[in-house]
Amino acid sequence: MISLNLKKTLKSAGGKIDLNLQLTIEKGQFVTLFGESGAGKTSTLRMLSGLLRPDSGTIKVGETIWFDSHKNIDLKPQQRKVGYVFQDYALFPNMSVRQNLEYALQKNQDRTIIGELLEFAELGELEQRKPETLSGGQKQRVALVRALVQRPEILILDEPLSALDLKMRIKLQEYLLQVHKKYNLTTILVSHDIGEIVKLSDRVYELQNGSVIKKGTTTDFFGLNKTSAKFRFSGEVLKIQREDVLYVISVLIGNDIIKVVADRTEANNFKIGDQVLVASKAFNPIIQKI
Ligand SMILES: Nc1ncnc2c1ncn2[C@@H]1O[C@H](COP(=O)(O)OP(=O)(O)OP(=O)(O)O)[C@@H](O)[C@H]1O
Repeated sequence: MISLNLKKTLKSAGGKIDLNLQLTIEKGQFVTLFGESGAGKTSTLRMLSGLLRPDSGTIKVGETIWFDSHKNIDLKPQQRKVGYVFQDYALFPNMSVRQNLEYALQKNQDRTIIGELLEFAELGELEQRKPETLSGGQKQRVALVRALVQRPEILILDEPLSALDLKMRIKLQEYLLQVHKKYNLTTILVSHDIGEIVKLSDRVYELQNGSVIKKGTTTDFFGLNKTSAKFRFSGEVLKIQREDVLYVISVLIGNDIIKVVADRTEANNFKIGDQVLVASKAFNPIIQKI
């Protein structure tokens, strides 16, 4: 169990945000922090991993206290069992794939983990290559397994796939799920991609202005239990067009645009940019705000 009780005054372009966050995450869960830009998601993860000091509060992981402002406990980042994967890979450009992983080894750590991870991520043939010669997906696989070298208990994924194209994202999502299970991790993801969140995570916490404003199982959070559907996709409303008495709502799903017919009352529920689910039982798609 991870228990976070964090207070921190953050400085945003528009003024101050008082982050005040209580969060409990069960061991072994895959959870997502969701919410608009500037809500405090990355700051929360940086506080958990020891990269940003809370003004006050506590961080407890299992029976160990990682941070307690009253007791003056503040474990260094390297003492916290956290693997961190960033959107921009953060690999060392002058080191080969293998060297990037070896650099993460702790003193006296058994080196066999490097071979195991290279094999797991299918990077064996690329181990002597420098990052600049790799594709985005390959670089992110290196960054992902590098985060596992020190056998973390918690894996933090801060928008890890947002720089990748759709095909690569789908492939990497599979890796993330495999890694989560194989290494018995508690995984915390930041993502804006609803399809990705639904596919990967057990629970979702929505942050706004530094507080949790909504939480639940992924199914409840996105209202997925409200429609029993044969298929269901998530996407973004691109256009709402009136055609005679009906409206046509264009929804971007992956690289496709799907058009859904709605009446005026239904169409009034949506605006451009809304995240929506498009579901169908047979031939009549149902469109629902999320
Ligand atoms: N070290 C810091 N000290 C004070 N304020 C900070 C610090 N780091 C970030 N902030 C501010 O905190 C606010 C929240 O930033 P944060 O990166 O946590 O948001 P986010 O929810 O992850 O957003 P995004 O989705 O855009 O990454 C921002 O306005 C940012 O400028």
